[in-house]
Amino acid sequence: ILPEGWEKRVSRSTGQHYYLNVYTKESQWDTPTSPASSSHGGPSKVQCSHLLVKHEGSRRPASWREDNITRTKDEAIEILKGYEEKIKSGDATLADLASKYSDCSSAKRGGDLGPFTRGAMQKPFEDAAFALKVGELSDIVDTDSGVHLILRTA
Ligand SMILES: N=C(N)NCCC[C@H](NC(=O)[C@@H]1CCC/C1=C\[C@H](COP(=O)(O)O)NC(=O)[C@@H](N)Cc1ccccc1)C(N)=O
Repeated sequence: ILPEGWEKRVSRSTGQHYYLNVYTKESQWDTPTSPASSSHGGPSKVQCSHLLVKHEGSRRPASWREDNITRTKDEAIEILKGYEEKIKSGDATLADLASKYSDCSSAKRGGDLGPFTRGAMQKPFEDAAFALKVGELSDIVDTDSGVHLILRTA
């Protein structure tokens, strides 16, 4: 039997079976293995800026700012919390802080990563980015690169 929220249909053009999400009316060829989500699948592409603070456990503990990054992960989180406060209080923008302090080469572009689809970024980054509304700032996101603040811009 099918998980909750799916209906089996037959394609008039090909005679093939497909599955219809009864909530969103989205259809798929693959047999669903989990209940249909009632919210639309979200955007297929987002544009984000981010501020990355690397630490000694980062997969590449170096950046344009520092040849050898030795701060601990806890220190990196504290630093990022400080930036988060400044952004939330309106004292600074993510772009300002990213251009000065981000350990990612996107610092040169105010942290802008350009538009991207799922599959481009590390999973924790992707999941956080695709859950944001346009204009929304993420919580602190942890990836193999370090710790990030993400702002969805489009
Ligand atoms: N637009 C893309 N598809 N570019 C490839 C992204 C690869 C992807 N990167 C990440 O997931 C993290 C989150 C965002 C940045 C990032 C990591 C690193 C910094 O960390 P490190 O790799 O030293 O550990 N910065 C980058 O990759 C930069 N080229 C991102 C960028 C910079 C300028 C313009 C566009 C994109 C991954 N799958 O590893």
